[in-house]
Amino acid sequence: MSPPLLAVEHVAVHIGGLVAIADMSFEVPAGRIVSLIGPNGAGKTTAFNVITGYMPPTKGRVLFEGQPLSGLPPERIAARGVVRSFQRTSIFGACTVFENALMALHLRGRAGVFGALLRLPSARREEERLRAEAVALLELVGLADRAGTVASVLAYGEQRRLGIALAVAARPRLLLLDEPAAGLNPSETAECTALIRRLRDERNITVLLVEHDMAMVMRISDTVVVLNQGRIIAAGPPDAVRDDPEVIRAYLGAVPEADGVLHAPA
Ligand SMILES: Nc1ncnc2c1ncn2[C@@H]1O[C@H](COP(=O)(O)OP(=O)(O)OP(=O)(O)O)[C@@H](O)[C@H]1O
Repeated sequence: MSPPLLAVEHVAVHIGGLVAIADMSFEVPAGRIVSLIGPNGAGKTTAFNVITGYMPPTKGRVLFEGQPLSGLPPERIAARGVVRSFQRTSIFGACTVFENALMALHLRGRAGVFGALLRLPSARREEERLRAEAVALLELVGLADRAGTVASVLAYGEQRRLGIALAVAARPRLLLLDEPAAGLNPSETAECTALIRRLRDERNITVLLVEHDMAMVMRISDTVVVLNQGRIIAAGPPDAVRDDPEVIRAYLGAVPEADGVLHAPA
């Protein structure tokens, strides 16, 4: 049997005297959407930092396709296909949407700056290929009609989708999304949800999500992993997790709203 795409094995993170993660183990199988949820301070961002190499675990290890990632710097981890999209997007506001996509693809491209400067035929062919890929990328995230727009004037939801496009340009096998729905209105959240499904279904990208919007999490996830005070207290399909008494206790103060979904306290 092949190993899961990502396996987090008994990871602990101590920062000074503080235990950010006490003991965390979970798996992300290929082709799934897995959400990591939990109250504020539960350790979700720390988990992302460890998986992507921004923070060393005090104990435990992270395996990608059965190979340990621990000790590798973030860029080597990204090169293996574990790519993170930050909550605050790293788009270039002064450039157009198309230029943003093209730049992100160039960062991954092979022709190199010298080839482009010398206008070698191979570099020109590569440039044409990347331009076509940029168009496809913008179609994927629903921004093809905004290609000529300067990124800084995009609506907030559009900027978030451009941020995801830039992460997708790095050809992730596993994409980690940090609160993609934060600050989005309901229709933007619906677009974002549809986009994440398309990433999986059309690009074969496995997704690990940290998200506070529980309605979105319950709708989109194959598996929900619940962290509380640095420990996993539940993991499973959304319905099972939602009804788990310990999860309900962790979210105490949360009110089930009209949609019947548990909402995390603000
Ligand atoms: N660099 C750091 N220095 C000190 N403490 C930290 C650091 N990073 C995280 N922590 C602490 O570790 C714990 C877990 O934090 P983390 O940011 O991972 O939680 P979170 O679940 O992402 O919370 P939120 O939902 O509010 O983003 C918290 O108590 C936090 O204060």
